[in-house]
Amino acid sequence: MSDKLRICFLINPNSGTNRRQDVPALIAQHLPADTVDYEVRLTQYAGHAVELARQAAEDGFRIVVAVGGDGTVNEVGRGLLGTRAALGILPRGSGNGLARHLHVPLDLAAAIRQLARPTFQRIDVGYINERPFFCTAGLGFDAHVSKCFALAGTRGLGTYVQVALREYRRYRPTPITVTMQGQTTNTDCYVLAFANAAQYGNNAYIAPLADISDGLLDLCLIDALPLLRAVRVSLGLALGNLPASGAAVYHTCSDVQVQAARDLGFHVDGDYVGDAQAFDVKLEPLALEVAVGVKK
Ligand SMILES: Nc1ncnc2c1ncn2[C@@H]1O[C@H](COP(=O)(O)OP(=O)(O)OP(=O)(O)O)[C@@H](O)[C@H]1O
Repeated sequence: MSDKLRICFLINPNSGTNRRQDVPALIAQHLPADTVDYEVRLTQYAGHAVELARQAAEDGFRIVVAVGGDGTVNEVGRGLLGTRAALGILPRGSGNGLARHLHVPLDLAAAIRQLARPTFQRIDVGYINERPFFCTAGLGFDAHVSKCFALAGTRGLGTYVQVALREYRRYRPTPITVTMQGQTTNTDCYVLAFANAAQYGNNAYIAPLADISDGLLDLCLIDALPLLRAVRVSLGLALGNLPASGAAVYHTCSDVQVQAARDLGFHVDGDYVGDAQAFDVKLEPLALEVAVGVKK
């Protein structure tokens, strides 16, 4: 058996805004053939990457690379849970939250070269109603915007901002009860974010202090969003100082239950999942291995 590093690339051909990029050609050009054996497999439908990732792990690949955005990363990560393969990322989405958090280069050639000399690290995995997430999950306005964004027809930051501004005028908070560490609080939910990583993507820092391997989720609650506060939240997201701005309330915990007064939308890693009234959110420490960075 060859002792070359075995890497399987799973490409979501529908991800990102730059679909003309020839990723297989870039991989062939930038992976050293003397030390790496690789295969490229394409996803054919939403959800396919979960099965492909599990199969690639069974086939004995050491690294299984999600080539796409956070939705594809989520599917590949889910497929790899409980296996011996590590998740790699070639960031090709519009937000690339987990890739940015893990300092994966956004330049694909550089990211491919890094995969040839990987460092392995374990990260925590969050669950919302049994559904794994690696970057962020959330209830309220951000989930609602994800739902509308998915229906928008075009992708990218510009569309996202347009959708968010349009929906901001209509969206109203939902009363919720939050239980954590034995304490129950009644509040309103405009946004309740559960952050494993620091950002949503596009360097929008919802929880800049989040540490992806500390065994804790950073909760960020925004109970209402009048105009002045919306400006402070937007600046806080962009500048990475939302906690210090006072426009949101933060907690850390590994286990939280939320009961909403009416159906409330939720997302995992930026993809809208559905509506529910009861949410059970947990963290499994260090449950996924990722391949990042350059071996020193
Ligand atoms: N072959 C396919 N056809 C249709 N949909 C697919 C296919 N493969 C994957 N998908 C779905 O496409 C969705 C969006 O992909 P992804 O999140 O990777 O890209 P993106 O939305 O452009 O990036 P970002 O999440 O960074 O904005 C994923 O949730 C996945 O389920």
